[in-house]
Amino acid sequence: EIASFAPTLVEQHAEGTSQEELQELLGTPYFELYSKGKDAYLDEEWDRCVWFMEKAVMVHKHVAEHKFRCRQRCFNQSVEPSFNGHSTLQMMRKFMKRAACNDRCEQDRLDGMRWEGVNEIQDEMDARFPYDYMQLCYYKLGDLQKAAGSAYTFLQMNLNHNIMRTNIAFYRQIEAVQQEWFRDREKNDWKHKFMDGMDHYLMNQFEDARDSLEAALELWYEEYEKCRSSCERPNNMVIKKNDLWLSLTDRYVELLLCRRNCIVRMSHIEGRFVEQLLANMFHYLQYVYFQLKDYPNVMRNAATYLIFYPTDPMMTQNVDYFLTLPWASEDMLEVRPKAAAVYEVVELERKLLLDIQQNFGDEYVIDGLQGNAWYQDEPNASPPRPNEEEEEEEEEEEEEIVEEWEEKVEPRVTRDARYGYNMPGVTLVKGPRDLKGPKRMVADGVASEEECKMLSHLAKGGTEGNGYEGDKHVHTEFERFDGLTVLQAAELAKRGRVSVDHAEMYLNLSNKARRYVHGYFHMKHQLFFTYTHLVCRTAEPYSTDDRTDLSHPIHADNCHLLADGSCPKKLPAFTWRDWSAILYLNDGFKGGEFIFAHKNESVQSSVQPKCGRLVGFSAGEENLHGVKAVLKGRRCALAMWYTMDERYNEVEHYQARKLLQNLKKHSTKPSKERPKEEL
Ligand SMILES: O=C(O)CCC(=O)C(=O)O
Ligand SMILES: [Fe+2]
Repeated sequence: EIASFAPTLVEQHAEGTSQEELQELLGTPYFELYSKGKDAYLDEEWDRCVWFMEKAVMVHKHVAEHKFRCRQRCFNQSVEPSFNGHSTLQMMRKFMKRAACNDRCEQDRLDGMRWEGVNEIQDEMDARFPYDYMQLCYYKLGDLQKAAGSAYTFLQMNLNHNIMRTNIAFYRQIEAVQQEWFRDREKNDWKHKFMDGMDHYLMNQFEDARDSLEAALELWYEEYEKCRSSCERPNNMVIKKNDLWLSLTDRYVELLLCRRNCIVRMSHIEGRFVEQLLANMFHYLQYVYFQLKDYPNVMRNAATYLIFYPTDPMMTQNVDYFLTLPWASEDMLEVRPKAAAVYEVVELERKLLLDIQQNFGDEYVIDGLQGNAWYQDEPNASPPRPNEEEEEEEEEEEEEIVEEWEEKVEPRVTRDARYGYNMPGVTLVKGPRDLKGPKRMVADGVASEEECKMLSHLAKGGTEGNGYEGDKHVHTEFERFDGLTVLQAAELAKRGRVSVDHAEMYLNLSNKARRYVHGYFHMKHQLFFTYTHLVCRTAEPYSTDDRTDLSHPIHADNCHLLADGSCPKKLPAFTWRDWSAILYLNDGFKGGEFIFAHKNESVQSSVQPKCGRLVGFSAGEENLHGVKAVLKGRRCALAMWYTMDERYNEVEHYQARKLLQNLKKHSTKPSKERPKEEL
């Protein structure tokens, strides 16, 4: 029995679990181990916490591996010829044989360990939550090496987890902590090979680069299959459809959604989300083979890259160029079969989901199906190419496309469909095409009605006699402009003027918005807050309906727009701002639309503020914008500016979070809290 585990085992912590221990654990499902680990954590029993968490991770891995092997072994089932010509029967016969085979296989290999628990727990395991707990428990035990390793391992799957980033920063500044301790304990072999490949590639060691990248590719396929197979998991939801085919559809949609996520999960490397990782391998290989003068392979890999991005200007130019060379011919443009197969299946599954969405749109929220599943963006500019001269042409091309947006009704490519991002409860309402510019979006549902109310209330806390002086009429004499930063909010909470929960909601919602913008635009790098401001614009009683001024003049957020239309990226502009987002908190005022505008102030597109609506855009002169006069009432919004440059990371967020944590610690029972969790 696990409950009475031998305390001596605790000393051994994680590594090297013996065969006997494994035997002992047989019969204990990993979700039970995991939940015992959680209990131990809450009881502040740190050694039990790590013991159970380590075992949960181990058993989970063991189970996953064997389930995968069983599914592989049972995949192909032959059906008796007598079923020929009865397609449903034939298919069902196949499924039933497969199910029986699987069942037998799992029973043989896994015995009592096969039960998986609820999906939520499996998701938590997949998202490496046990490492989140272990990080703290190891730290409490004084094992900095394992704490740092756990923190690092967790972060690899939770890139936007700021608290863990802060924890890692904390570990790094401890002198005894060594660089090698930040090790991804779950790093798959394909990642190692890929990193090796990149190293060789950068050092112009092309033979080694080829070997590593080809090996990484094979391992990637293997891991990808495992991920997809793990989606064939039990379902604990009550099946609500009473029609057989609807129930089957329901289950299958769930499977497809899980599988789609595999591409995302297979695109994390060293704490980064790498877009189009699979396709990029072919891009690199194309170049490597060119250097090695292995021309058939140059063509194969170029052709393979192009199935993912058929119109990629860089690669089409490369191919055109190759075709002018004596060794090349069209028939060498063969697509690599495994890649073609992966691509084809993903596309078919996307079509199924699209169809489901059209038929049952209300029941399933499936975002981001318009583009292909590879999250195509501008194809990654990083891999160099054989002929280096086209840099400028490429930029011109990009500009042309933007121009087209503005001028024509029917754009050449539906570039607004390139982005796809899922966040529960959030729906995209306008993309680049509606808003008439590539790096623009509007989404609804980022904050609930209740959250909006609380934040608007919080905004008042900042203004009523709390001494935030300054010019109350920042942009126009007809409106009062007042605001509250995250740290000011936390300080108000400290003084008891607002509740800790409200201040915390401010932080959490701003993080949610940041994550959405980051995800929606599929940024390759981390996005930091650089300034966060909860602001209200209130029409003065003497404001009139025939005002011609703006609430916020047309401007760009990171450059200084001059009268001649130029926009130098110099002081006094906030040149380090890369992206902007505004989360609206209310409607019910008069005027106050957000507008994207031309230099001459003519309106390109506009956004009507309302609770939970988020507008996001890149912060440069490509996105001139402003706010129309608020003629009557009060308009509140959470305005955020983000940067890629860590040096401008808004420290207030960190300070505010810490302050609030301390406040909570002293007001509630600390031991039952998970202090490091964010929304
Ligand atoms: O409140 C808004 O809608 C936009 C505000 C804005 O553009 C800014 O503060 O830079
Ligand atoms: Fe702005």
